[in-house]
Amino acid sequence: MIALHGVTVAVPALTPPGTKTLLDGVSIDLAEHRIALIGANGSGKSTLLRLLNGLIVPTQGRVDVEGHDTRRDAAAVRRLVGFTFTDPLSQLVLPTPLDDVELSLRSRVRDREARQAQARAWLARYGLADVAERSIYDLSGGERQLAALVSVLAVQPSVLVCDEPTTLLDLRNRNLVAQVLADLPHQVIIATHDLELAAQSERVIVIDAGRVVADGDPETAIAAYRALLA
Ligand SMILES: Nc1ncnc2c1ncn2[C@@H]1O[C@H](COP(=O)(O)OP(=O)(O)OP(=O)(O)O)[C@@H](O)[C@H]1O
Repeated sequence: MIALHGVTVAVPALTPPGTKTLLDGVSIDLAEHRIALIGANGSGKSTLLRLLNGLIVPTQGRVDVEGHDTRRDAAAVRRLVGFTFTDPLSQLVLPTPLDDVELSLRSRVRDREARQAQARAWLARYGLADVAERSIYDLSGGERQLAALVSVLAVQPSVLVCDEPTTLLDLRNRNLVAQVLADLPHQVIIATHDLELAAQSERVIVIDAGRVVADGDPETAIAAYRALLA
């Protein structure tokens, strides 16, 4: 389980009081299998997600991932929590999906041939066998999003954190990625503006100005969010 204990994230600011608070004293346990964070632009969703795999650490408070403090035990946390960015091109750093998935497998599979075979198998499992060796720039948005997801899944994390996984996709690719996420055995925590996607979660958390302002079943939390924006 992931637990945030009194987490504040503040950054330096040029204007008084000299700091900007991005998250403000957030304490929550994230235990459910499917959790969505929703909230207006700039409310703090991505900041909260980045805390979960130690990409950033709290200014105050603590984040524990299965008992590992993200500040003290970053390597263990990164193995447990996979992270995908909104734009898969910030994540796919090598020329082809095959290269990227192989890179993910490098520490786990020493033999190059075995590694390549496993990378192909991972890509095939998500319908990407035919594009394994295509330039990532020649993939569709959906294929790119899936390739980025597969390169994270190949590390075999127990939790998958996705920052706006469907935002850049057309409806068909959005549905494809939503279905892949729904079928994963992992705990999946997403931030999204896609309220239909959020509604498929067990729990929806509404963030506003760095605080949790609603938290519960999708119907109630989404209604609270609509009221907030009205
Ligand atoms: N490193 C940083 N330095 C200064 N300000 C930052 C930093 N990171 C985020 N912010 C600011 O913190 C606020 C919250 O950002 P965050 O990306 O967490 O919001 P969000 O809810 O994910 O927004 P969106 O829906 O637009 O993606 C924004 O005002 C953003 O500009």
